[in-house]
Amino acid sequence: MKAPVYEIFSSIQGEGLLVGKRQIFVRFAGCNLDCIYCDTPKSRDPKNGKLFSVDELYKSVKSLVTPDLHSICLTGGEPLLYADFIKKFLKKCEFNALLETNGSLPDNAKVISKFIDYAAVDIKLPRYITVMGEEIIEKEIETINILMAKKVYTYCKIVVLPSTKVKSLKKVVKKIRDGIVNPLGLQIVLQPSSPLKNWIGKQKRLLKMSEIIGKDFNVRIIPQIHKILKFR
Ligand SMILES: C[S@@+](CC[C@H](N)C(=O)[O-])C[C@H]1O[C@@H](n2cnc3c(N)ncnc32)[C@H](O)[C@@H]1O
Ligand SMILES: Nc1nc2[nH]cc(C(=O)O)c2c(=O)[nH]1
Ligand code: SF4
Ligand SMILES: [Mg+2]
Repeated sequence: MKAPVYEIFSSIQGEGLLVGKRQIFVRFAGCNLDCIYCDTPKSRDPKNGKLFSVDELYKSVKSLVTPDLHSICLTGGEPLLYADFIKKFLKKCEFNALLETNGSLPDNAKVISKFIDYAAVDIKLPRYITVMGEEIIEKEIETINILMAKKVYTYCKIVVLPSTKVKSLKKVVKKIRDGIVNPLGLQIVLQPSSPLKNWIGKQKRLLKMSEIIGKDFNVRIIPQIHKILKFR
C-alpha cells in the first residue's frame, strides 16, 4: 500500500490550538475540495506527490525528530483521502498525531479515529468552494461528532476572508450549534485568511465575527503564525 506525499518537513504548528508546538509535517498530495484561498494549491494534485510506503514514510519522519518534538501533523491536500494508509502508518508510529482535515469525509474519519490524538477540522464557508455545496457543513459536523465521541482532542477552524459576510457566518454557526452533540466541548478557532495585509483596516470585522461565534462557542482568533515568522 502506498500514498502520494507532497512534502515532509519539521516546523512549528502555525495554526489552531497547538500553535507553537514543534511538529513533523506529512503533507499528502491530492484534495477533494478547491478552496479559493488555498495556500497550498499544488498539493491538491495527487500527481504532485511521491509515492511512499508506510515503512519509507516512517523512516523519513524518524530522520526529522528533534528534542522539542510534540507530535506529527498529517495534512495535505486532504489526508483523509488516505485513511487506510494513515491507519497502517499510525499503528507503526510511536508519535502522537494531529489530523489537519477539511472534514468532508466522515466515513474515513471513522477509520482513523482510534489512532489519532488531535484533530483540527475545518468548517469551510460554502462561498469559497465550488465542488461541494452547503451539504459540506453537515459532513464536517458529522466528522467532528465522530472524533469527539472517540475522545480525540478536536477543535474546529473557520477560515474567514475580509469579504466574508457576517450574515453567512451567522447561518454557519447556527448549523454547527444545531448539529454538534457536545457544543460546550468544542473550541472554535477563527482563522483570518492569509495574506494578513488584506485585513488592514478590517480588524473590526474580525471582532464582530468573534462576537457572533462567541455567543455559542468558546472562540479565539489565531492567524497563521508560521506566515508571520516565515516558517515553512
Ligand atoms: C492546506 S489545508 C490542508 C488540510 C485540509 N485540506 C484542510 O483544509 O484543513 C491546511 C489548513 O490551511 C488553511 N488555509 C489554507 N489556505 C489558507 C489561507 N490562505 N489563509 C488561512 N488559512 C488557510 C486551511 O483552512 C486548513 O485549515
Ligand atoms: N508551520 C505550519 N503550520 C501548519 N499548520 C497547518 C498547516 C497546513 O498546511 O496544513 C501548516 C503549515 O503548512 N505550516
Ligand atoms: S481543503 Fe485544504 S488542501 Fe484542499 S483546497 Fe481547501 S485548504 Fe486547500
Ligand atoms: Mg500550510
